[in-house]
This record gives sequence, C-alpha cells and structure tokens, in this order.
Amino acid sequence: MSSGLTEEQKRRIEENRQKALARRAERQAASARGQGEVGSPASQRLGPANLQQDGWRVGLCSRPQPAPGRQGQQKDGIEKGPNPIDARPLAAGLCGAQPNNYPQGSNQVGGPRLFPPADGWSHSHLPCSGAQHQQASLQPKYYLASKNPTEASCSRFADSKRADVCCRTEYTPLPSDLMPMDAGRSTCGPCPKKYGGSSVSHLYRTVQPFAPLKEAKVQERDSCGGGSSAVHNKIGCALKGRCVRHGGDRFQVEVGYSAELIAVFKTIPSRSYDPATKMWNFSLEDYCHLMNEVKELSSVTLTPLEGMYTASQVPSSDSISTKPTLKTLLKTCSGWQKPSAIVKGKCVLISRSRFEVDIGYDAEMIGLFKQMGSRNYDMKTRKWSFLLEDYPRLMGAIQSLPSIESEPLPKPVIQTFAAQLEETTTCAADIPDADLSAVDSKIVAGLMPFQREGVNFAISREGRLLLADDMGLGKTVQAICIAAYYRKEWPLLVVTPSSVRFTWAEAFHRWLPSLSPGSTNVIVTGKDTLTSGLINIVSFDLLSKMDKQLKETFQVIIVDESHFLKNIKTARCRAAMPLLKAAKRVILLSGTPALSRPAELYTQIAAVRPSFFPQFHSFGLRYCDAKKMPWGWDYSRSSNLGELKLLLEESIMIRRLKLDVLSQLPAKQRTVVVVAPEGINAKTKAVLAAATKQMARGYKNKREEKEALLHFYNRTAEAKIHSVIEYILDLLESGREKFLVFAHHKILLDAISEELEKKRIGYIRIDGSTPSAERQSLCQNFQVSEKLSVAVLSITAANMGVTLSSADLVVFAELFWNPGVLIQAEDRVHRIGQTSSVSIHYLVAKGTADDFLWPMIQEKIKVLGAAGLSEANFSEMTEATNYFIKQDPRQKTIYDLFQKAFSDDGDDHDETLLMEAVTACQNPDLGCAGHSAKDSCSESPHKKQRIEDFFCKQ
Ligand SMILES: Nc1ncnc2c1ncn2[C@@H]1O[C@H](COP(=O)(O)OP(=O)(O)OP(=O)(O)O)[C@@H](O)[C@H]1O
Repeated sequence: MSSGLTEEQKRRIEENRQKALARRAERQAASARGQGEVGSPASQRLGPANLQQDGWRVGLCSRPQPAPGRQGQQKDGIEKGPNPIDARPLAAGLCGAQPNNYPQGSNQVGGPRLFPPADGWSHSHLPCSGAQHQQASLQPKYYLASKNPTEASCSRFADSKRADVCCRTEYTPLPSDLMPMDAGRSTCGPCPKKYGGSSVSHLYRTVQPFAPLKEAKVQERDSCGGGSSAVHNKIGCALKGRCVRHGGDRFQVEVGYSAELIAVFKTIPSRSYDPATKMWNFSLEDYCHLMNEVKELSSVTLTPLEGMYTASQVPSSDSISTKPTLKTLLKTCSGWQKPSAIVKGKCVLISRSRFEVDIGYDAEMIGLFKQMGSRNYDMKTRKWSFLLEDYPRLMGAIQSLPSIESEPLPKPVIQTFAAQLEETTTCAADIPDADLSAVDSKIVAGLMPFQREGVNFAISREGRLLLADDMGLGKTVQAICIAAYYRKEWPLLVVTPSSVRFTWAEAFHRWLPSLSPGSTNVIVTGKDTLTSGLINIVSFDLLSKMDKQLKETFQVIIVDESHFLKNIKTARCRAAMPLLKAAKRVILLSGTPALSRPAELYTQIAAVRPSFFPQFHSFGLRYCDAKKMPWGWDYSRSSNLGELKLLLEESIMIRRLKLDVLSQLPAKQRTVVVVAPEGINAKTKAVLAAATKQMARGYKNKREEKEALLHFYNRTAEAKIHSVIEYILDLLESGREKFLVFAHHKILLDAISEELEKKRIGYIRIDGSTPSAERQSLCQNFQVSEKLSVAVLSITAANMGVTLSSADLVVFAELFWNPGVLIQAEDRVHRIGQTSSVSIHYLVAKGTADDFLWPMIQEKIKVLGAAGLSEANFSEMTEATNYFIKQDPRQKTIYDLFQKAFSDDGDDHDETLLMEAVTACQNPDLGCAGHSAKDSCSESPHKKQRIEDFFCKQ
C-alpha cells in the first residue's frame, strides 16, 4: 500500500523516529546505570579477565550483566532466568539474538541443554549462526542451548574497543513500552541491534505469532525470497528492516546495523552506500538475489518492496494470449518509446533461437515472464531469456504495460530470424551444395572442403556476402570461384590494395585456365580504362580518382581487404559505396572486418545489405553504444556484440578461423606476391633494363659476368623498396599483428626499419651487425611483446638459430639464390611451439633479378624434391607466377648466366665468397666492380682478397 509520502519525507520521518527512540533508550540506559547495570562506567572498565570469570567473553555487546541481587547466584554458577521485560534493555550489547530469558548459566555446564520454552513453541534464541538458529527453531517445545553461546556469537567483539563502538553507535535497544505485545509474550528479548529504519508501527504490523518454519518457506517461494509473510514469520527477535523504492530502478534497505547483513550487502554487485542517510541501496535487478540471501540470515528480516509480485498477483494470461504478426512486430521496431515508462530495458538476441530481456525489475512484468513456457532465468546474469517463438507474444504483452518500455529486437534481426520467430524452424538451415558445373573444374576440384562451404554459402546468399575467413585461408580462391559462378554477369571489378593487384591477376589465370591471356586488365594509372577487360583490377586509391568512369556499373564486384572501406568519410569509401550498392553481386573479403570497433563494420554491412541499417545512427545506437556528447554523437564504443555476430553470421557473413580448419590446411602455405613494377622509379628501371640488355648480349669474361649479375641483384633490392614498404604497410593495415620480413640488402633493411620507425610500429632487427649476445633477448622480446609487430631480419644473418614462433607469417622482401637458406629462414616460425598453419609470402617484382632468381629457386627445389630433400609444394608455385622465361631466348641467356654464377660454382666456399661479394656491393654508389668494391669498402684486407678471388675465379 502506498503511503502517499515521498521517499524523502519517509526518510525524514524515519530519522526523527530513530532520534526519538535513541533519546528514550538513553534515558532508560541512564536510569539503568544509576542501578549499576549495563553501560555503567564500572562495568565498561571491566577487563576481559574479569569478564571471563563466569565463562562469558563479554564486552558491551555481550551478555548483560546481572542485575543487583543476582551476582551472588552468578558466582555459584547458578542463574535464574531474568524477568523478560526487565532484561530487555539489558540485552543491548548482545551480538546475536540473545533472548532476554536465555537460560543463563547454561554455558557453564557441558553439552547442550534443553529448556522448555515459555510459550510452548520452539524458538531459536541462540546467539549463534543462522543455520543453527533455524535448526533449533524446528525443535518442538524445547530450547537448544549451545555449550558456549557467547563465544559463538561474540568472540569477534572480544576487542573491547570495537565492542564499545558497536554498542554505542550501532545498537539502540527498543524500549519495552514500544515492544509489540507478541514479542513480549514470546519470551524473546529485543533484538540487541539498532532498530533504525524500521518504524514502530511497521514492527507492530509485521511481527506475527511465530509460524512453523516450513510454512514460512512455502510463503517465501511465492515472491523470490521476498514474500512478506516469509520474512515476517522468520524469528520474532530478528533485526527488522524494510525495502523501499529508491529512484527509478533501485531500492533502499532501511534497517539497523547487522554485521551479517552488511556482509551480504557487500556481495551485491550493484550496492551503493549513502553516507548521508547511512542506508544501502541496490539495483532492482539484485532484489531477488538479496532477498534470498537475507532469507538465510537468522537475525534479520526485511519487509519486501511494496507491489512486490507474488503468485497471487500473476497478471491475466489474456494479455499474452494474442500473438502479433511479424508485420506488426516490424512496425513496432520503430516508435516503441513510452513516455510513461518507469522501467526500461531491451530485448537482445543471445543465440540463433533465444532472446534475452535486459530490463529492470517490475512485478507485473515478471508475472508475464513466468507465463512464458520457454522462460529461463539465468542466476548469474539475472536476466530472463525466451525462445524466439515467444517473442511476438511477449512483446505484445509488454507493450500493453504502460510503465514498461523494452527496446525491441532490431528490424534486421526480425527479418533474418523470421523462421524462428514464426516457429517454422529452430535449427540452422542446411546450405545446399551449389551447382558449379559451369565453373572451371580446376578451381572446383582444388577447393578445400571448408572453401567449398564458403562458396555454397555465398551462392545461397545470392552472391552478396562478407567472406571474413582468417588470414591465409584462401579467400582469393573462394572469391574467384564465387565470381566465376556469376560469369555471365561479368565484366568483373576487383578492388584491392595496390600492392596485390598483380597477384590477383596471376590468381585468376592460375585458377581459371579457361580465361584468355588478355582477360585481366590491371589499372595502373588514373588514365587507364576501368572497363576494358573482362576482369578489371583496380586499387582503392585509383578507384577514387576515376570518378568519371564510375558511372559504369559492374554487376559483380570483389573487394579484397574490404575493411579498407571502414571509414565512410574517405574518398575510397565514397567512390566504392554507390558501385557496391548498385551491383548485383558483392563479394567482400576481409580477415579482419573490424580492427577496433563495430562502427567499422557499418559500411561493409551497408555495402552488402543496404536495407539492413539505412542510417548509420540506428546501427550506432544498437551496436556502438552511441552517446550524445557536447560535440555530437560518440560511436566509438560497442554494445550488443553477440547479437551483431549472430545477425551477420545468419545473413551475410561467413568466418572460419585457422584453428577451425587446421586439419584441412598444409603446415606451410607459400604465396608468390607479384609486387607492382610501377613502384620502381624511372632511373632504376632504365638501369635494370640496360643491365638486362647487356647480360643478354653476353660478357667477355666470367669476372664481368659476375659483376653484372651482382650489380643487377643489388639494383633489384633498390627497385623493390617502394613496393615492399607498401606491402608491409598494407599487411599492418589489414590487422596482421606479428610477422617476419626477410631481406638481404642493407639498403632495403634500412628502408623498412626507417618506415616502421616513422609509423611508430614496434619492431626488432637482426642483421650481420647484431651482436650474438643481443639476438636472444631480441627474439625473446619479440616472442612475448604485443607491441613488437615486425621482425626485420637479414636472410643470411638470421636464417638460423632463432625462434620467432609467435608469428605465423613470413614475408620475403627479396629472393635468395639458395632455397635451403630460404627454407631455413621460413622455419624461424614453422617450428616447435607453432600451433598454426604458417603463411609464407614471397614478394617478386617483374623486370628485376627476381625474374631469374625465382625460376632458379624453383628448379633447385624440384631437384631437391625429387630426391626427397625438399617440400614438393614449393615448386607448385612456378605455375602460379607464370614465369616461363626459358621460352624467351634472351631471357634464357640471362637465366643461364644466373645458373652458372649462383649454382655451377656451388660449393660451400664459393657460396661464402658470393655472399661476401654481394655484401661488399651493397652500396650501389660504390659500384660493383670487384676491384672498386675491394678498394672502397671497409672489409679486412683478407676478406677483400677473397672477394677479389671470387670475381677472378673462372
Ligand atoms: N585450395 C587451395 N589450393 C591450393 N592453394 C591454396 C588453396 N587455397 C588457398 N591456397 C593458397 O594459400 C595461400 C593463401 O591464400 P590467400 O592469399 O587467398 O589467403 P587469404 O585468405 O586471402 O589471406 P589474406 O587475408 O592474408 O590475404 C595462397 O598461396 C593460395 O594460393
């Protein structure tokens, strides 16, 4: 029943009441002191030794001192029960529920004793734990006295100082004239605790003749531990308090001090203590939990919240019998706010078949929940969940409650899970096997089982999807296969980071042999035609510069590393979005669709399903925990991520982690990445072209040949700087957190290190100048530190003896003529401790020494493979790179030259000499003639001589 008073008014009345009670208690205590009873200075000064004479360990919160005239009896160890009424104020110091007629002296006799209660009921009056208390209360007709009740209840107050505080500040005895009659009759003394917070009238109302505990329990069950009858029937002598509403979604407990109760309060997550009112308050969500805990305390009872739901108050089932249609539900997705609502919350999808109601407490609403057959209450999260098929009915009923407002499931969720909502299914629909008979059999046969599933998923989603497989799982091959399924709708547009444009062209030709050689059009400048090929491959940045041509629409578009579109404000995103929305098939690829926050997913979702969230704001409110700030909306946080994941997986996204499909993956996956030749500047290009020409013409002697080759090799390193750095930065932007980059030339190692420093990316570097003592600690740091992303390593100085298995990707920025060295370098990550499949990326640039080094490496590997000395799949990549140079006679000459220089001389000694010569020639300004290197570089005379020998060796 509502009193009509505000909380503040109630609080003030309560305060005044407490003050009055305290004054009265003081008066009584003063008169008691006058008679030499508890609280008298004399008794307060008693030390523990004195107090223990009679077996009681008492401070001021312990057993009352006997009234004059009873002291002699005490000495004898024989006590008579005091007059209940007289003793009541004296019990002030007891910690437990010390009865005023407790059979004193029982502690002096070994073993429990049974005493007949005054009223014939079994009341527990022991200053002991709640469990003992309850147990005792079930004993008919007798009191169960413990051996030493004071020890049990008050030992924690042995410290007299604390006891003093406890008594003076917390315990205010209830004057006898204010005690309810029942309590007086019950032979139970007043609870020796402060009655603050509980009105006297309240006590009168709530204290009832003792009911058997069983009955009380039944009543308690009705109201999640807070049923009024239950708490009041507990124990008459318990400290009493009550729960009152505190603001919209909290309640306050108005009660006196109890250490036990405070301990319970401290376990409640939403607790808050108000020092002004000295009251604890809690979220309504914790109400049931708190009441259940309090139920277990023997010394405390709490009156439940007004309006607390009990079984007899269940709302009419009519309100939930009608089930709104899906159409109605979709309508209610907007405009669900209720101005009158007091309790607000939201519905959230928690699995493919269930949703949760995340909301504050309301009795009527809980009544509704309890009528839902599929209800489930999670004790941990304190939330109710239901089957989706119950959603329409429950939402219909909630909408009829004026004080409850629950944000519904978002429209896309309702659309996507329509089958579950309409009870047509609860299990995941099987994705049918797509008919790929029109696609090149090479690719179809080459798909790994999980890749085939990815293709099936894409086709079941009509070619609009976000393929979010982990890095290295073959998104390229899946995307090519999906696009090939829609070949009739080509021309195809592929948008990629610029560093992998040529790799894409290679991949199309590798996997779709039916393509004619000229079908791929890699856009290199803004002046190129975007639509001149059957397959057009363009970088994000060039796409944004080709706005005039963007009016041409493509029906099928692949976007590699689609998270590059995460920011709607960027030119690349603004250019791509209209194309994507207009296309019939959109295949987005990203191993890391969102790198830091869900807001980054919005553009990708909008590209695949523009109808899901037409406005970013609604997406932001639901999944970015959007908050209005003085400067505008902040969408940088996240919310309801579980629901977002479920929604995406059901509708547009497929994502497998390496761990999920490890058994289908090879231990090492090597990829040839053809890096962009236009990164090479004009001067270098000219030098390389001249060197190639000269090499094709031939040289007078071996020395010239070798000099020319080393020169070519060194210039290649210089030429690749731009593309290598671009590739590394793309990897970092794609979310690669840890990888190794191997290079040979100092100029390239330096350029990579400088760029990483400039971009403030953590890295380690190990090259020939790194002291061996330092190597180990560098490696250990790289292994454990999340801040170290890249290991920049020299192929020759760090290909052995170091473990860097915390990475699972190795990038070779340069090639090396000896495949054994490359494999050794790969094995820095592919070793014991590695739990993942390892990716190896070889960056090759056309028009450089790589044109010859790569086939040479393949050749050597093939030979080793045939002898069972190498892994076969290295040579499988030859085909992938289209390096059939030996068919061109000029190239054949150069290739032979490489073969002779780097292989024919191939004993260990020559290998060492070659490396030294290469190192000596690393500075292109030194020139590469053996003698000039010998003269200019700072090698030891002995080493210089050896380099000279290498060049002179015929
Ligand atoms: N079915 C397959 N058969 C043979 N090789 C495959 C297959 N699938 C993938 N590969 C190879 O695995 C390597 C990794 O594939 P791909 O580059 O497509 O991965 P990804 O998922 O795009 O990785 P990232 O996200 O790092 O770009 C490539 O060398 C690719 O050729």
